[in-house]
Amino acid sequence: MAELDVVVIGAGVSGLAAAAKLAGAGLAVEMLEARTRIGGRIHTDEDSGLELGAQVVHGDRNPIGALPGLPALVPLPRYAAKVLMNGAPHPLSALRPPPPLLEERLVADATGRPVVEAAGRPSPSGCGDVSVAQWLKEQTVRFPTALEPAAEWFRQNWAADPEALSALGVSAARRADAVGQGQFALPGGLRTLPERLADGLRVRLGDPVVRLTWSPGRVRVVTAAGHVVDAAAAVVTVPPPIVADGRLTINDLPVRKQAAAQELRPGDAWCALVTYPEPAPESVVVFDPEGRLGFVTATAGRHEVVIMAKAGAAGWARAVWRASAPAGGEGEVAWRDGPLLSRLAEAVPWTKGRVPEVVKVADWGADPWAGGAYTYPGAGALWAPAAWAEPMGGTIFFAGEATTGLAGPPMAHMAMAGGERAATEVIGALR
Ligand SMILES: Cc1cc2nc3c(=O)[nH]c(=O)nc-3n(C[C@H](O)[C@H](O)[C@H](O)COP(=O)(O)OP(=O)(O)OC[C@H]3O[C@@H](n4cnc5c(N)ncnc54)[C@H](O)[C@@H]3O)c2cc1C
Repeated sequence: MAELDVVVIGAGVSGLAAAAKLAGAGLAVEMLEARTRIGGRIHTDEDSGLELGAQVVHGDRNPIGALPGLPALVPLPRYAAKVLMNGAPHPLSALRPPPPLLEERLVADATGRPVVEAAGRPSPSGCGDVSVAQWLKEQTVRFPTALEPAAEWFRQNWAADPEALSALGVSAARRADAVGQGQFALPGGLRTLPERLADGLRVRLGDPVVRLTWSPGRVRVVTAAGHVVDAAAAVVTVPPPIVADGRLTINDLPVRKQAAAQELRPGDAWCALVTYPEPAPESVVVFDPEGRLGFVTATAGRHEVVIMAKAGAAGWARAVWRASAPAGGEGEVAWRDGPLLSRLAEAVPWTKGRVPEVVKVADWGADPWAGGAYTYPGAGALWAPAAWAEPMGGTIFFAGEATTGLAGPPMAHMAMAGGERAATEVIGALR
């Protein structure tokens, strides 16, 4: 008989939530993590306490706020919402109709459509699973100049091109989310969340799992360093591209699951924390509608400016960064000039002519253990999250934010919910 009950692969919040629940039910659990830290796509910068991955806790009813042992959530300050136009920031309302209003309209518009039916199988024509690009085209017939900024808004919020994004999926995920209003920070940074979940758990760090073999009731997991773990069940929480690309092999993976793993590729994201000697004079979020910087955030009194570029903007920022960074590329280097800094100076004019002290970059699109930011609802692929989540033979269980589907947006609280769901399935199977 296997010594261990469950091996959990991946120590992001989904794996940690699963392991915490399994251990709480009295099962013997071991976690295996490729990185040398826990938290996965939650990555708080040690020096500044700012976030290089997940940025905020969304909503005053977010279950993260109710977790025992965590400090109380702190509301973020009010940020002025601006858009970068003609080389300077303007109020976001200068875009007509404002993109947030279009997103609200999309959420309301898809309400009457047969979401559940469409989600369960590839949708027949006329059921509403059009791309966001198609939906936007219909909406902006009378305001053609609104189309491109609105498309870029969706790119930045969903880390996906509107052509690939399902209108039905966006609408259903937004409507299913019951987290309430507002944006919040965790004192000590979001890393406090994985740290709290990991309390008392056994996690082996810095050693990726490369092979999982199984037969009903038995699993064997082998890591890159040759560490072998036997257990009665496994919970796989790694992002699906890790499996789709063969970096973690699983025997007898059904064709439908292989296809789901191919579909569930997170969108691109590139993040930079740029630290100036001077503090920001105001709290502002600037949207770049031309596909370069994504969102730029500065907080009054803080020295760091955060660039969060997704989809095509991530590609632009990455290319410019790689061309201008010294050999070795990433980490702490000063920028003296170049297109990134000049675009930044247009978005937040107080930085013009100033030299950053430190720049830190998190390139999620190039991250080998994430493969991107988060999984978006794909047009024509709404079946994939449920297929990826299906257990195999009462022995292998799947979690991670890619299993969220239409139950909510691809965020940390949904990743945790997926982990808890998988843990419940394991407990049911092992009893
Ligand atoms: C730029 C960005 C901004 C975001 N903004 C927000 C936000 O504001 N609010 C919010 O709630 N969410 C946000 N998110 C989403 C949120 O971070 C994720 O939904 C959540 O962290 C996913 O958790 P997870 O455990 O499913 O996946 P991950 O955190 O990716 O965990 C999976 C783990 O598996 C590990 N792993 C991979 N391969 C192997 C292997 N072969 N062997 C062992 N381990 C392996 C990885 O290293 C990782 O630690 C953002 C994400 C990004 C990238």
